[in-house]
Amino acid sequence: MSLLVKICGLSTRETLEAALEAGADMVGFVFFSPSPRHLNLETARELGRQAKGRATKVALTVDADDATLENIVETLRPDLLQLHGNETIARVRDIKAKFAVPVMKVIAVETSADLAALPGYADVADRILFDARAPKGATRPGGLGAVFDWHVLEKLDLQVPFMVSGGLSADNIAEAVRVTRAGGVDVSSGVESAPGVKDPEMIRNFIRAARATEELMVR
Ligand SMILES: O=C(O)c1ccccc1NCC(=O)[C@H](O)[C@H](O)COP(=O)(O)O
Repeated sequence: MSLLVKICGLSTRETLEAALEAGADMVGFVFFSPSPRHLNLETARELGRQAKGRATKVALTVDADDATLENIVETLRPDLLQLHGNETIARVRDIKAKFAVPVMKVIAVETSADLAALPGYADVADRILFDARAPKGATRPGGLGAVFDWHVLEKLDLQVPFMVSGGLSADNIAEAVRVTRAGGVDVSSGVESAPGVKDPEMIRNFIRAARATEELMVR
């Protein structure tokens, strides 16, 4: 069984190339101005052309309005919209209908109570991404390098594909996949030398560790 690998928060040609050459299945681009990984539309257009046809292009937004999503869809031409805010089930359905791009809804996890709305989101989203819930007062809802208790997902029976993220690195990816049985992994901080500064060697190591984990996966 293959394990999808997403490298998120890419913002330069060099590090995007490193992720593509290392075999990332998905490359994530952040459109959230408080983030050190935030992309302007012109850079997004450039990186989108570089990644076209080589990996799934993921546009990450947080409670974005239609005009913002329209601009992102026009310039990046994403293959997947990652909704990382408090988007309701109705808003997810609305975005899918308006933009005709598959949607991955992020569920912020701290305790099992955070899974209560999951069935409704699984009905409308194409994919689910589980991420660590950001602490109160955080400047952003993700990309914080924090893990959550993966055992919360241990008994999950989800009818849509799901990925796990939050504080992943080459060192803990095997355990995260063993416990959650996720079909994909997503990383940002764990492949950076500093917030927003992706490290090509760390990217390569993470993807190598993910491929090694694939070998251990028994479905
Ligand atoms: O990466 C960001 O700066 C970011 C900003 C606002 C919302 C979400 C953000 N990242 C979302 C991602 O998909 C990250 O890859 C995910 O949260 C895992 O991040 P990390 O724990 O740093 O690996």
